[in-house]
Amino acid sequence: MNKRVLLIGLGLIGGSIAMAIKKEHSCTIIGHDISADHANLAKRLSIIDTICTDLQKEAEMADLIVLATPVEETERLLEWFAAFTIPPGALITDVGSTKSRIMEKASSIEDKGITFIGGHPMAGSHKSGPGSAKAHLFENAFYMITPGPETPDQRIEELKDWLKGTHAKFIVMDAEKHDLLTGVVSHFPHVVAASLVRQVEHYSHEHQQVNDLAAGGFKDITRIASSSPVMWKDIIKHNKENILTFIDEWIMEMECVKDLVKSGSDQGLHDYFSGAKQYRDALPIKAKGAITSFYDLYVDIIDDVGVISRVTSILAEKKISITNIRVIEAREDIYGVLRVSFQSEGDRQQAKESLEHLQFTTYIAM
Ligand SMILES: NC(=O)c1ccc[n+]([C@@H]2O[C@H](COP(=O)([O-])OP(=O)(O)OC[C@H]3O[C@@H](n4cnc5c(N)ncnc54)[C@H](O)[C@@H]3O)[C@@H](O)[C@H]2O)c1
Ligand SMILES: O=C(O)C(=O)C[C@]1(C(=O)O)C=C[C@@H](O)C=C1
Repeated sequence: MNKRVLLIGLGLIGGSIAMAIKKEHSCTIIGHDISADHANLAKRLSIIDTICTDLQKEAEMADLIVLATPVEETERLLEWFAAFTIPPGALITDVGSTKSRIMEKASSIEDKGITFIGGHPMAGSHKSGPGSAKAHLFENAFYMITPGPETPDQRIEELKDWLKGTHAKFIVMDAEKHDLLTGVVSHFPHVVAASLVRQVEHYSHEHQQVNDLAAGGFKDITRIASSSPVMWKDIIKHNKENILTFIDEWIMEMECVKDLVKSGSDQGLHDYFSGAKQYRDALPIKAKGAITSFYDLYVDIIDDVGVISRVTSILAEKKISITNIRVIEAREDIYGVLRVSFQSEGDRQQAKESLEHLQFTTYIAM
């Protein structure tokens, strides 16, 4: 008989998980969302098979339940689940960005013989909703799994099997360590990104031009500030103690930077930036969820209709995959520059040769 998957929260992550499950399992996915628009769109996009009409009934019949809501909602749902008669064979998992409070809450349903295994795919986007879901969102990303102290290994393997269509790399970790590590690489940087945007916003009240000048660098460092405020409010509340520590440490770091700036020391400033560059450049680039590829090629483009598609067609003909492409805003009186990113140095070199052969001017900037 077809297995039944109940998916609660049909947004970016829930939708992407459903698509990945569908790739590998013939099952029926029943979707529930508090937003009727999200539920209807998920159905129209065939992310789910049916919209849930009776949550308790579906929960009591499901083989797998995936909670893909903001983390405070996930906690509430777990409390509510404690009242249901979920069969012991069923598996419940979530995708929330924090784990300690969720695992604590889950222990009350585990006492009733229900297996809950925490999950967190370390890939995503600043976009929300089922319209942004993609089956390959988690490919090559790390997928953290936080089992309870009593969870049998065989149940962890079962969860990995359900999720094999994500093509993610699973790592098992305890919830406290999870929250510390994701706190420093994901949650706290989000606070910093939002604070940088707020700082520019304050300046813009007096100097409107600042909005036009906020170009590539600012956009790169603050992209994540465009993510869902509901999701991030919950994450920060859940990881409060770690975030408070990171804020204190950051203030100390800023005090050191302040001293360096005051001193005007060439050596000191150079070493500070060089240390950061060396560490960042050495981070793994192959895995999604870490730092994306650095293999950028800059291509001069005249402001001519169709020039971007010409560049991409040349690369497609040579079967060179592009990981990112972006026009770098140029002044009106000069040529624009296209930044094309590749997965490897080999791809970049091949692209350079192919484009130069057809009279494009290219640069590699370190
Ligand atoms: N966005 C990312 O980059 C990312 C990456 C990994 C994990 N996560 C985690 O995944 C979860 C979902 O995030 P998302 O990016 O998919 O957000 P999203 O806003 O795209 O989707 C969340 C969905 O949950 C629904 N929802 C909210 N409360 C609900 C409730 N009580 N019952 C049913 N549905 C409810 C919303 O209507 C929405 O459709 C969050 O816990 C987040 O921390 C997000
Ligand atoms: O790429 C992004 O937009 C993200 O913010 C993804 C990101 C991250 O910080 O890397 C955000 C939160 C999730 O829990 C996991 C991944």
